[in-house]
Amino acid sequence: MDQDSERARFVDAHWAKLVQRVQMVMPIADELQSSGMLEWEPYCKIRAADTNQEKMRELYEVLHSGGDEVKSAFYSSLEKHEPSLFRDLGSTGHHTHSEKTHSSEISPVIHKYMKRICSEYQYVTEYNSLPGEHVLLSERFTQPLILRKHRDRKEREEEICSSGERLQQVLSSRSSGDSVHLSSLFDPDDHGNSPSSVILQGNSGNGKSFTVQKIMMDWASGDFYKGRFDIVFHLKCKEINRIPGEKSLVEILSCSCSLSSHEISQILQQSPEKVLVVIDGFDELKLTQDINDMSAHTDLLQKAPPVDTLCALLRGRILPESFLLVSSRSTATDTLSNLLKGPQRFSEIVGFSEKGVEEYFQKFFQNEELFREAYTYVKANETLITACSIPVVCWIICTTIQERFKYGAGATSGLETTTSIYVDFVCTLLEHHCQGLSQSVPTLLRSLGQLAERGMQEQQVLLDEKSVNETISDPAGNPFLCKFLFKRRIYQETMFSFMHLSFQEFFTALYYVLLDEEESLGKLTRFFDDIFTKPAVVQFAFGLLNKDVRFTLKKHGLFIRPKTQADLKEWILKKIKSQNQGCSLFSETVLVLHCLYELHEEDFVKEAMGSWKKIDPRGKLLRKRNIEYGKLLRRTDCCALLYCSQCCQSIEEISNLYLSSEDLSMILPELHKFKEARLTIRGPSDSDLGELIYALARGQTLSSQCVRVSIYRSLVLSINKEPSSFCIEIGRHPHPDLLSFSLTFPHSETINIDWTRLFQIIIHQRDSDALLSFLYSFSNLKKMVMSVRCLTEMWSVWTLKLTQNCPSLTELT
Ligand SMILES: Nc1ncnc2c1ncn2[C@@H]1O[C@H](COP(=O)(O)OP(=O)(O)OP(=O)(O)O)[C@@H](O)[C@H]1O
Repeated sequence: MDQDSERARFVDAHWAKLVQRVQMVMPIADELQSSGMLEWEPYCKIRAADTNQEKMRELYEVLHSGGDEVKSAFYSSLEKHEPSLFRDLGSTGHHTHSEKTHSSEISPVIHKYMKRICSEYQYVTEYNSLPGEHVLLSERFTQPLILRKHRDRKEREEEICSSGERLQQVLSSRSSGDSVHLSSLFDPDDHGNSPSSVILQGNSGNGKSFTVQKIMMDWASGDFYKGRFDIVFHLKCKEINRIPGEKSLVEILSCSCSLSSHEISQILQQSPEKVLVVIDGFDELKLTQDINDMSAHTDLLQKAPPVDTLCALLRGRILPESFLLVSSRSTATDTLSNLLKGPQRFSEIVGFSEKGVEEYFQKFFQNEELFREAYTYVKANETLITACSIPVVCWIICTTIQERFKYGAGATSGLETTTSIYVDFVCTLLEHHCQGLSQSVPTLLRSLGQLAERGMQEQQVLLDEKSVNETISDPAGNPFLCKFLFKRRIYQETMFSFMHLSFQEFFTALYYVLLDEEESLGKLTRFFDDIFTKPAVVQFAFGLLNKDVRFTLKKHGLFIRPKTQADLKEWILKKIKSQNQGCSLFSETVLVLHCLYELHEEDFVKEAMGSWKKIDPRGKLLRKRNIEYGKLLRRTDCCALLYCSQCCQSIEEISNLYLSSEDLSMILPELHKFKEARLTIRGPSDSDLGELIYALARGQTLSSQCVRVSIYRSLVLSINKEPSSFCIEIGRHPHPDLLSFSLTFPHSETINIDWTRLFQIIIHQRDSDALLSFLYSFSNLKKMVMSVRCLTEMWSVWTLKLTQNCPSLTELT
């Protein structure tokens, strides 16, 4: 095969990957255009396409019609503009000069080092791993979303405040659909320039260390940076802090890897421009003096305090030709940037996109059924799915659910509350992501709470440096805060925030429940009177009262006074009382359900539900103003309702409940507990309705039940008290002649009827003959009330026949 056709086969074989990963489409297109391989019209189309992927698809049209010659020209351009991607894909058999020399020059020492890295880095130890337990990195690592852009103040605010799908939209608008791939962190920019150092910023728990491990593993297995870096070293700042005495760079490197000082020194001197040093956790580096005062030695072998030696490397005094990749939390990025040699590139691990969360769950469970159950459950909870964009939260949630599965429970059956996941997150960061805190945990958490509350009162998510410094003793070392630099005219402005608004809400709730006696009630009640602006804080406050949560907090020296617990419980009972009087709003009813869910205390939930005479998300107030009409319960609201119903034997009444068909199936097992229920179901199938009736018929309380179900815009079904009677009012369109239709039979009969078939005939078939013959099969039909648009001959004959065929029928109206 000649070179052109071989290159063309390469392009064809890797096309799918190329579409996803080529970033330098325009420089390649420019080159093809100026060499006459690309006409002006397709060139304009490529230029006009929004994303790199769309540009690549446009380009494919040209390559396809241009044949091997054009594909070969594209191959050459790719080699030039996307060297690392090109190397990852392995190129054709026609090696470039640098590749040939690289492979032949890799010394046995480096080979041995690579093998060692592979065997060491292939595993990850989890926070709860027992000795010797680990998981394979390849089976757990999920590509996070990495952005290169600095976002301005408005954009950051939007990211912090958005949740669920909205957050996904916001993030994908930031990345125009593309995330930076790990292998392209050092790729040339639009001008063809590569950076000497790359900053990899990320919040605590967002996966900086995990990503660094993946980069090391991929380099050592030959997947990344082949030919570009002969050797990659990995330094952890927290370990450098612990190295005693004075050390040269060579000695520091040898402390952290399997190579001897002599071997390292030889490698570094041989080809320093092929060395990458990955430095993890710059924020943890204990800088003892002003970075500008540190001795700036330039010798690989010169000894100095380890932190000074590292700073000399960062500044480019030692090994100026080498490349650096430095990870840091945002709280230290400005210091890092002042220190780091240039040209620098900024990149940020934003966390998992929605697709990433799904992939993580899939990898974690490695079982389609368990994955589906867990993911569906979490996806329905907007707060949790939003928090899942933080990888460590994904780990906490999956680990918790897996534990449930292990004991035979489903994901939904009593999964930890949202608050308990937040508490686990805080504990995980305190235990595994905090080095030598400068203050006690209770003081730290209280001050965070105070800061959060101040922000909530002022409706701010971006907190100014002054307030932060007044409240928090060491903001830079705080894993719960993020720091941003914004341009403001000719200045820079520093702001802080919590990782997301929900964490600010969580810390506010923590602050309130930890207040002492005098302050507590006043603040709480004042705050709770205004719950509509901060419902999440109220929910978290109830979640923090949960027994297990209190136990966890106690371990960290945080106590919630019994009086606070009693006050909050009293407050919710009062809310229920006012709901009984019809003064309810949809959001308030739902909030009460969520508070009870978050509290997760069966006895109290039973008491509260027992006092709730009428659960009506659309109480008097709303009916008058006709607002929030027809608001559907969300899946997460149904989970709360389900839990609250599970705690009780029977509940008085639920009204004006708008449900989707899936949510109906979720609460169906508990529906028989409601003495009276008025539901509106959006788009139910015939079998949903059938299932509904069976579920009610199976329930012990049916004889005293009154259930009225409106099938959105079309059909109202009501089940009344003894004797069981089903009234089906046909709404606007289903049946051309039949207006309403009510059947009465003994309770025992309800279970024997094929309800699904009946609904199918009435709603879909609309066939009067089929309906008649179906009714004949009811051996115990006692009463039938029917209203037709016009009593035609057909309907008269039909009713006569029915009286003849149903001997049990005593009343026909
Ligand atoms: N890309 C990923 N794929 C799968 N799991 C991840 C990923 N990133 C992070 N995790 C999970 O999150 C945990 C925390 O990640 P990691 O320790 O890398 O965070 P970090 O950003 O280094 O935090 P810190 O700044 O506090 O040191 C990991 O132990 C792992 O369970």
